[in-house]
Amino acid sequence: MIKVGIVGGTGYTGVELLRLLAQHPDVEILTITSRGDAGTKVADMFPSLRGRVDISFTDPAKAPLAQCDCVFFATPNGVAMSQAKAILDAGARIVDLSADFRLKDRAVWEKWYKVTHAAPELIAEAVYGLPEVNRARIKGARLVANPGCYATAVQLALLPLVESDFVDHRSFIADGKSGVSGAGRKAEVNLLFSEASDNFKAYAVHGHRHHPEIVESLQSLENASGRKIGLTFVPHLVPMVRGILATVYARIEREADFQSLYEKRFAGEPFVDVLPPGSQPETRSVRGSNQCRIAVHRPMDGDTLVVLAVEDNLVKGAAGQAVQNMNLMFGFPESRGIDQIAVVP
Ligand SMILES: NC(=O)C1=CN([C@@H]2O[C@H](COP(=O)(O)OP(=O)(O)OC[C@H]3O[C@@H](n4cnc5c(N)ncnc54)[C@H](OP(=O)(O)O)[C@@H]3O)[C@@H](O)[C@H]2O)C=CC1
Ligand SMILES: CC(=O)N[C@@H](CCC(=O)OP(=O)(O)O)C(=O)O
Repeated sequence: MIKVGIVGGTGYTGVELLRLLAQHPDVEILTITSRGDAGTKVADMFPSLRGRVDISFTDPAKAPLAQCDCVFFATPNGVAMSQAKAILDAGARIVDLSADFRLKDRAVWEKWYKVTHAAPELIAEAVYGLPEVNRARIKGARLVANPGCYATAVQLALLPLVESDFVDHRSFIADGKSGVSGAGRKAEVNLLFSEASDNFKAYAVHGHRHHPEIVESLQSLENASGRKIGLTFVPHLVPMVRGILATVYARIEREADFQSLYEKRFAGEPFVDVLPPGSQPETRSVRGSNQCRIAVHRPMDGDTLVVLAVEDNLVKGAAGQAVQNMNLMFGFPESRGIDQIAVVP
């Protein structure tokens, strides 16, 4: 049994971590923080957890994080990097759901996140928490940088192509479509029901911070072909609560059996499901589950390969992947506590 703490327990990824960790047989939730709601019982704020989580929110400054074996940061960018060193020095390990430690290139990170990095000495040590790429390194890590939600779906869709030589690596296109929970629980005008529902739009077309994350991570793959990666990434907001559909386009240079390329690459992966040829993956097929489902299409006209990937942004795109990483770090079976079936309809 390990003791865990969650910093940022009142947000969407925080409550999703609670849902998963409360069902995990090897975890005791020792502490969960809120600045504004310290003292409130967790189950009073989230009745879904009544009878399953019996603790109250604690002010982050008073939370016994140093007594935890694992601390999850489900906080906005900029919080984890200022607290990580003290927690690591106390002997706890960290899974950071924010972007603080995702990029190795500090200058690129500072350009995108517009602040000076508060813990540059920890950047090299942090392991990018995409188990399908970094499983062995995650097992030994003290500090895991959990990937972004779009970044997870797009990278899983691209991995077999980047690791081989059949398509042009300079002209990838990825369209990301996300539910509104991807933006978190904060109050913002564009997230109001009357703004986000019955509506569909692209955003951050000029540049989104997951672009450098995807490119840096794919570029650094040990078994990548070494070719430089070019990617156009455009995110969209769709009027649903959970889910991401990433549609990825690649220009074919040499014909191959792409279906079997994907099936072989992800054989044995507990959370990547390569669907049969011709499938159209739906976000509802992964809602509430840690699965990423992928379909590979070779349209008959032209030389473009189309890969579709769906995930739940709060599960494989955030909290589920964070628990998957915790399982690896602490030697638990990788699927423990995160093998729920998707909720349909
Ligand atoms: N939503 C998603 O689909 C995904 C989110 N992420 C990332 O995960 C992180 C959390 O996202 P999400 O749950 O959506 O965000 P929310 O906005 O829903 O929640 C943020 C949480 O952080 C707490 N918080 C805010 N500022 C501080 C602070 N200075 N110190 C301590 N706690 C603080 C808030 O609690 P309180 O105000 O009560 O203290 C709240 O519980 C973000 O970095 C996000 O980018 C990553 C992948 C997907
Ligand atoms: C719909 C929506 O707004 N989604 C978020 C992505 C969520 C995420 O993964 O953000 P981090 O990289 O900050 O962790 C966005 O585009 O900002």
